[in-house]
Amino acid sequence: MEFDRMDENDWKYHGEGNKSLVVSHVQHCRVLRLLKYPAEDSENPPQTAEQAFRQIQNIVDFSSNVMSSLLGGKFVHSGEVVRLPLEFVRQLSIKIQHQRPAWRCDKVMDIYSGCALCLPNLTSPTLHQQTPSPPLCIEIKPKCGFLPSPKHVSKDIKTRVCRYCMHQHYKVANGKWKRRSLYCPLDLFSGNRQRMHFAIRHLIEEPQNNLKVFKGGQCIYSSKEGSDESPDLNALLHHLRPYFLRGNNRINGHITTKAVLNDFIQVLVNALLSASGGDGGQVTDRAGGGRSFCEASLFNTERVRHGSQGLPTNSVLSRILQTQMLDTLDIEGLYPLYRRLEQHLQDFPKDRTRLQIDGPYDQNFLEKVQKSSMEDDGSVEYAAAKVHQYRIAMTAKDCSIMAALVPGVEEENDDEEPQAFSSSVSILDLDPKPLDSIPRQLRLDQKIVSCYLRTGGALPRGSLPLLPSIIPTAEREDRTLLFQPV
Ligand SMILES: O=P(O)(O)O[C@@H]1[C@@H](OP(=O)(O)O)[C@H](OP(=O)(O)O)[C@H](O)[C@H](OP(=O)(O)O)[C@H]1OP(=O)(O)O
Ligand SMILES: Nc1ncnc2c1ncn2[C@@H]1O[C@H](COP(=O)(O)OP(=O)(O)OP(=O)(O)O)[C@@H](O)[C@H]1O
Repeated sequence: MEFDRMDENDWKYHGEGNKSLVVSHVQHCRVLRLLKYPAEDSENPPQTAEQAFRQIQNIVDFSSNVMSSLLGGKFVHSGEVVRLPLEFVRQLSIKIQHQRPAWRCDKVMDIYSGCALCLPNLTSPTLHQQTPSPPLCIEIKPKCGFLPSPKHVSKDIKTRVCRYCMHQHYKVANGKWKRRSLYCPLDLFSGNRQRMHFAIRHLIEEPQNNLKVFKGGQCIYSSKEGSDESPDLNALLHHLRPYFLRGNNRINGHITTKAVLNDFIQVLVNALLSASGGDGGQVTDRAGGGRSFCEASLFNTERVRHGSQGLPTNSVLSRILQTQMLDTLDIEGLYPLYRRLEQHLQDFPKDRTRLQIDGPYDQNFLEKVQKSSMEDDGSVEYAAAKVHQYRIAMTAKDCSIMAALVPGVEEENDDEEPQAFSSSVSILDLDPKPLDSIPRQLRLDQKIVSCYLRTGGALPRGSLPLLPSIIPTAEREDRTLLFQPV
């Protein structure tokens, strides 16, 4: 691709998060990820072009030298920083503006630096042969999959109800989302197929910013923040149905909605559990006994006791969970170390570079983090290493998984057999979290917990997900059937 000769008509709006906006190439399997700034900074960019270039290079280095070693190179695509003509970026920004969701428009796309991150388009996997239907790509932002250790938390509730489930109450109380999601990350990270199935079913029911479904590179299912409307599950089923027509799903020539959803979820669970590197061994103790079940999850506790536990060692979920668990102290235990570090940096500002607070994210940084001694010797080096570990864990708690499901070619399939899929899994959004996100995390943690304790876990009327009206009455009779694992 020639980055000095770019045409905005070759690119289209693809999606965005809080910090970046993504456009995809109309022909090549590439995306450009551009930085975003608060709208009030639109006249005066908050950093120079060189600083923006450095910021993106830091993202690439952090992803390729730090996160890739922890999560597994197979899952991570770090991309490269590119310089783009400013006129192209300005025209692109004008072209895509009307497609941006209103709730993300408190920030504007960076049109000043001309820098972007170029990545493979993970919603359009490269195919080695023609497939009967386009690949399905499912993006999941799983969030934190374990409970903190009782040693470091001041409120017992944090050891019983997970951060995501408590945060849901806070988000609904503040109007960020209209309905609470019943998804619980601890179910997804359990490795127990029934619990995972249950978790994904709830993601589909109330996707918020935790689930998107793409078909042939187009987003076909997602939530709109603050909207009263539920996403169109009917439309999703319409898209999914042709993928699951084969096999013994049909009852009197008709494939039920329940069967389509069950098959879809089963294929997704298989992709998430598939191990890389040929090691499919089970992790037996994920987070120390009782730290893997959240009391707010609606999954039946009896079934948990009798179900098998553990994720295959090299599966994407296991690698993400292990990295999240570099947060050994919880924000409450970490905060005094952050204060020690902050005080030291105020007294010795030059040590910011020596302690690699803002990078470079090189091999040396990774070694510092991995070699950090377990005992607190009162040093600033110990505090810095713990803060680095915590920030890495924060990245792993905020990343997304993209699972690409590619339907097998017709000849490979017997009509009686279910449709075969091959899958590939990637991890995206592996940016380093800035140091000043730590005090913000502590404040947010306190707000979330006090909101949960104040409301006693109760929610305003109508804030639970609705039973999807698309499910025919006969299929709705026993709602639990819908959640039945296959
Ligand atoms: O703190 P959290 O758990 O709410 O996570 C933030 C996310 O909110 P979520 O709860 O997933 O809706 C938030 O996502 P949304 O903007 O809500 O889609 C961002 O991912 C934010 O990261 P950053 O500041 O953009 O680097 C995330 O902030 P960090 O805490 O990871 O910095
Ligand atoms: N390599 C990629 N291929 C395809 N789609 C991508 C890719 N990278 C990002 N996207 C899409 O763009 C969206 C926004 O990207 P990303 O999550 O990296 O933004 P962000 O602003 O860093 O997010 P956050 O809100 O978590 O800070 C993603 O949710 C995903 O749908």
